[in-house]
Amino acid sequence: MINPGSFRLMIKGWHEKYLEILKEFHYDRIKEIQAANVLDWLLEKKSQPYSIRKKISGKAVFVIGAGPSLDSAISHIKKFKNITKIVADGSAQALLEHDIVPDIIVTDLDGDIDSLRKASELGSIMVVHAHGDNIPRLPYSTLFQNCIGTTEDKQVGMVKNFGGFTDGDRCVFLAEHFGAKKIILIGMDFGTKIGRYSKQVVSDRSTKIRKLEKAKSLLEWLASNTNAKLYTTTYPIKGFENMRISDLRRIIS
Ligand SMILES: Nc1ncnc2c1ncn2[C@@H]1O[C@H](COP(=O)(O)OP(=O)(O)OP(=O)(O)O)[C@@H](O)[C@H]1O
Ligand SMILES: Nc1nc2c(c(=O)[nH]1)N=C(CO)CN2
Ligand SMILES: [Mg+2]
Repeated sequence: MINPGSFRLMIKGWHEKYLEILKEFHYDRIKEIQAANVLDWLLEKKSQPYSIRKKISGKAVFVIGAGPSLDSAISHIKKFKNITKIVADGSAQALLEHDIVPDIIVTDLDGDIDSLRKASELGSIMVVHAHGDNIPRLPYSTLFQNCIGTTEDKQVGMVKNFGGFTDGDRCVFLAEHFGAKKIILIGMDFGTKIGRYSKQVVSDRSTKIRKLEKAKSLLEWLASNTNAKLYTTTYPIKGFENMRISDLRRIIS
């Protein structure tokens, strides 16, 4: 059966959430819009999100973040060759080191570009996010074979808005947008301990932690606005069912 969520244009209420983000993190909206326009200009007009829909609609999917629990989760992830893996930025490197190719990578290009490029060559679909602070890095998107863009602001051409803020929560918003039946979080620990595959900028630690708090609150908001079944294998998130990572097989069946 087709999940009606897969045809929804934009999650209702996102714009208000976005305005809150701009205020809380002191982002300049003009720069956000400029970034979306630059990315649209860089992307090939022929890339389309159809291949993403095919990988997600009606399925159980993993969303893989770069929290501290990722290391111990990898041996479990590896057992599921045919499950769609939507991977947040730095986590892609961890998976590639264990010969797991992400299906979809959600990135704002602030991590290791070589890993992203390698994943793209191996077939990963890249979902590149444009924001006011990554404009100089956006040209890296031209290295990728299959790539679409995202923005938190108004959609423009090839640059879509599926909702979400950090790479990790944007993976969940993407999965929800394209009608996933079940979304299972792995390595999405949140809290104050930053995972080793996440961008390590010690001077900006407090912003990173505030971003993680915001990401978690956005997921709790999403949980109250979706029909998808949501699970977490790490710490509790309101609206997500807690599960053990050793129970993956039972949950996806
Ligand atoms: N404890 C954690 N440490 C690191 N990442 C986490 C944690 N818990 C959840 N995540 C998710 O994993 C994602 C991947 O992290 P990564 O640092 O590679 O991306 P990022 O969002 O671009 O970081 P930043 O917001 O600092 O630019 C994060 O976006 C976040 O949503
Ligand atoms: N302007 C701006 N926007 C963002 C930023 C950021 O650092 N600056 N980071 C994000 C996810 O980490 C998402 N959006
Ligand atoms: Mg990133």
